[in-house]
Amino acid sequence: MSLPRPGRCVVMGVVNVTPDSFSDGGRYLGRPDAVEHGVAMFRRGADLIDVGGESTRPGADRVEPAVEAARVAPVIRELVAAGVPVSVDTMRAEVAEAALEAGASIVNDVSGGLADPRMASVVASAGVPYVLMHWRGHSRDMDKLAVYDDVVRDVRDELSARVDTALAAGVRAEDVVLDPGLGFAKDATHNWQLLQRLDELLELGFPVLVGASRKRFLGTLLGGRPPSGREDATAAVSALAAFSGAWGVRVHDVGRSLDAVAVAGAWRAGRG
Ligand SMILES: Nc1nc2ncc(COP(=O)(O)O)nc2c(=O)[nH]1
Repeated sequence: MSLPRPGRCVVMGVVNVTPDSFSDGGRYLGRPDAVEHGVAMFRRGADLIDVGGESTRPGADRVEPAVEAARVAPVIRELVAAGVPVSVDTMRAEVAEAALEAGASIVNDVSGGLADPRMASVVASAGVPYVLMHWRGHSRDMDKLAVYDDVVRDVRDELSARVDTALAAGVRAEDVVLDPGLGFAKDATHNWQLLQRLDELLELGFPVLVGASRKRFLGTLLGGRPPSGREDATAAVSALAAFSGAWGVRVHDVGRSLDAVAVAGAWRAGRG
C-alpha cells in the first residue's frame, strides 16, 4: 500500500487498545469497542485508523510484546475486514509483524526505529509506509531527555539519521513519513517551536505527520484544560498544520479535524 494522498491533509483517527493511554485510556480496551470506534471514525471520513496497544504516555509501564500484539492484531483484522485502512502504532518488530499479518498497511513507530533494530527490515520486507517519529527514550525517562541546543535543528538532524538507517535497511524513500514527536522528550516550548518551524522539517523532503491531539501542551496553553477540553485547540493545530503543508494529522476527534483541514485547504486554494 502506498501512502494515502487524498488531495488534502490526511486525517488519521486514533484507537488506543490500552487501559492507560493519557486521553482515552480504557475506553477501547475491549475489541468490540475498539472496532466499533475505528469503523465509526472511518465512516465519519478518517483516511486511516491508527491502532496502538501500548500506552506511550510519560511514565507509562511497558507491556509484554505478546500482550501488545494480542491487543492490536484482532482489532486490526476486524477493521481491515470492514474495509478500514489501518496503521499499527508500535515500536516492536514482532508486534508490527503480527499487525501486518492481520492486514495493517502502515507501520507507525514512535521510536523511529531506535527501540527495535529489526523494525526497519520488517517494514522493508513488507514494502509498506513507515512513520518515523522523533523519540529519545521510553516513557519513564522522557522528561530527562528533553534537552536541546536548538530543538528544531536537533530533531531534524536526529530524524535524518533515522531515515538513513531505514533506507539502509531497504525501506523505500517514498514510504518514509516523518513526525516531530510532540510531547516525546519535549516540553511545551519545544512543541510550539517544532510547530512554528514545521517548514524546516518539511525541507527534508518527506511527508510530515503531526500528532498534537489532546496533548498536555495544549492544556497548559489553555490554563490547565483537561484532555476532554482540548479538542478545539487540536482542531486549530490541524488547520494550521494542513495550511503549513503537513501530510497528515493524528487525532482522536476526526470530525473536528476533517472540518479544520477542509477550511485550511479552501483558504490555501482560494476556493471551496
Ligand atoms: N506518529 C505518532 N504516533 C503517536 N502515538 C502515540 C502518541 C501519544 O498520544 P496518544 O496516547 O493520544 O495516542 N502520539 C503520537 C504522535 O504524536 N505521533
